[in-house]
Amino acid sequence: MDQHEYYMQKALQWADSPGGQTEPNPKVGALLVKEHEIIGIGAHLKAGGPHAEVHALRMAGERANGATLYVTLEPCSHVGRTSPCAEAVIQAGIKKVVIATLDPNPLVAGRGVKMLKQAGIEVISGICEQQSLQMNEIFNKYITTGKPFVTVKTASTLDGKVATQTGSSRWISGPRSRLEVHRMRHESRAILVGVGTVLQDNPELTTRLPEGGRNPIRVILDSRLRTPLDCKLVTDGQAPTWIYTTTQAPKEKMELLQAHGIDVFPVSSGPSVDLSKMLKHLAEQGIASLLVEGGSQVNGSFLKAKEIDKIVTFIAPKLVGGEDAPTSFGGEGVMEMGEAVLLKNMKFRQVGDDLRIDGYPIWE
Ligand SMILES: Nc1c(/N=C/[C@@H](O)[C@H](O)[C@H](O)COP(=O)(O)O)[nH]c(=O)[nH]c1=O
Ligand SMILES: [Zn+2]
Repeated sequence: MDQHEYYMQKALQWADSPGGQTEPNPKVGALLVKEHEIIGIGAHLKAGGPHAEVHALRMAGERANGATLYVTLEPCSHVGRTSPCAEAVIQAGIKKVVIATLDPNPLVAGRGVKMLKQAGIEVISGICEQQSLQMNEIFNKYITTGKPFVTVKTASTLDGKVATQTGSSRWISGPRSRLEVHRMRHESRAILVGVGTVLQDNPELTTRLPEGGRNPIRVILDSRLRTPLDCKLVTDGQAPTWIYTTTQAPKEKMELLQAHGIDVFPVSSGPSVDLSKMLKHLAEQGIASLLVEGGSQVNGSFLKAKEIDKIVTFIAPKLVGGEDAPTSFGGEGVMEMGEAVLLKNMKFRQVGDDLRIDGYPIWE
């Protein structure tokens, strides 16, 4: 590993530490180095807050003059909610900037680099680029498509069932897996279930980690507003609950739910909710990541709509059988095996007694 990679790895570690806090902004880390000494370090913590470079420059103060900046994302050149970092880097007298990835936002890509070079600063980019792109897979999807990054999480038995034929599902995966799921919830801005799951499990969809955690916005896909007024998602007040429905849903039920403080969005005429319209609406609310926890029908509809970016599956060493027991992906399904959705970049990891499998559907 050469010197650039050595320091960029540290910048990447800092970038990743705030987890999902920065959404809908990307995770960014910055490191200032002078005569082989780290004199400033920074991470972007929250949308609207100072950018990583600003934190590092503040820490270095006067010593920043003549230093090298390692930053995981091209310094911004546009005046967003904070002033442009490229200008701050130039003012501070930085002599060299090492970048992992250029800004994926087509409106500003390369502008920051141009400003730095015009000010006589040496710029090197592409260092640990793949690792930085992977770290910001959520932001990159959000900023380039105007839709959230969708992760479908399923927990199934070895024979692929998410419940027994009577609907019993507690629990399939073990405590270690369920802990990982709560960590995924902590890092997601929104979590979605179908009304079938609400009726079956009466879920809370809150983040219950030993150390506590941030509750995602809870989204229910419910085309005809069958969500019960006395379910936890409507009555527990633990986090906002949004229901996406159709214009055919009964108006009086919509008013009753709104009277309970529930936001109801009729985004399409129906019979089912148009997922693409729902996702665009979520992104317009600043939601960059959506964790879909099913159930089977909803997962099947996301598969059919090709609106899944990542699958995270926990497979438990259990068998339940039963041809009526629901599987992870219900819905219409494909007719021929040749139409199967292929997955790439597979990762396998044992979690307690379960096997966790991550993969990315190939749509193009
Ligand atoms: N049955 C299981 C799951 N079940 C997932 C959903 O069907 C549940 O309704 C939802 O996670 C419940 O949310 P809660 O009320 O906040 O706990 N998910 C898992 O990872 N393992 C399982 O064994
Ligand atoms: Zn910036």
